[in-house]
Amino acid sequence: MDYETIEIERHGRVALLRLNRPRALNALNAKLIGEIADALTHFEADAEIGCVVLTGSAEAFAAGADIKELRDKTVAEAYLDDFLARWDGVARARKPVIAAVAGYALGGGCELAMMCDFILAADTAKFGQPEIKLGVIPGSGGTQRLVRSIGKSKAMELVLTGRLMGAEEAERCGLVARIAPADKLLEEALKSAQTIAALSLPAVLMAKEAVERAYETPLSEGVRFERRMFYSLFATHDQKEGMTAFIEKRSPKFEHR
Ligand SMILES: CCCCCCCCCCCCC[C@H](O)CC(=O)SCCNC(=O)CCNC(=O)[C@H](O)C(C)(C)COP(=O)(O)OP(=O)(O)OC[C@H]1O[C@@H](n2cnc3c(N)ncnc32)[C@H](O)[C@@H]1OP(=O)(O)O
Repeated sequence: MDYETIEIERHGRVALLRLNRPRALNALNAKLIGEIADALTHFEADAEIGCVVLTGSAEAFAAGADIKELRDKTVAEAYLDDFLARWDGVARARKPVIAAVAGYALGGGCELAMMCDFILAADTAKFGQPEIKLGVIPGSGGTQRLVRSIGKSKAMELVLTGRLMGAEEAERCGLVARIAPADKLLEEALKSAQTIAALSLPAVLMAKEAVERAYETPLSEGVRFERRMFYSLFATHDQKEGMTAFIEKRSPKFEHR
């Protein structure tokens, strides 16, 4: 896979995808988004990959959609092309995607991070949805995912003022799972990803699907969904191996299928 705006590294069962448009602070233009989408499609189909880490540079995870590319679009072009509908791919990934955010994650950059399954932030991370300062609003889930992650008041303040939020505040309000020193961010993200990738893939995918279902489902239905997934895992080799290994006081050897 030859790419111009992203770099790929493989670390065992983990794929590291690094956004690489440093001179534009990883502004998300159509080429960069297309390459992210293509790489994710490959990882989804690759049985040797159990988890993906998405990261940027020390300065920016992504400073938003590429404003220079957006500026001259017309409403007809945007509506007929519906480009944003195609850019939701990270949110549709079945395998876990961890966002490792240092520096700016703004606008579409923050939305991209929120499409991932969880965010690990460097102490240098700055999050925000500053679209209002450009005369627009978030267009890739920012108003929807932010409220569900951090609650209405703080989400509304961030969206209406366009102010940025540092890593500490982001962790305190629940946008970020954990903070790491900037020079340890990637190490921490890869460690989490390797832990996940060593587990039973059916259980991991079902766990992700069940957690995501909480966004879309009333509690009683969500609990029923989770219960059906729980019962179904008793048909897998990995459930027998996992519970047997515990009883025999040894590490499980999951087959990942
Ligand atoms: C399956 C595929 C999945 C992919 C999912 C994709 C997710 C969705 C992507 C589309 C989202 C569309 C909807 C979205 O809600 C809309 C937006 O994101 S609008 C943009 C929002 N972002 C901003 O408003 C931030 C803009 N940038 C800044 O405010 C500042 O640059 C900064 C980040 C505060 C840093 O300031 P400085 O340190 O002073 O640096 P500079 O400003 O000089 O920037 C350096 C250099 O980078 C260029 N640049 C920075 N940000 C952008 C940008 N967003 N677009 C284009 N270019 C940008 C800047 O112009 C400088 O370059 P130069 O002009 O010097 O060549």
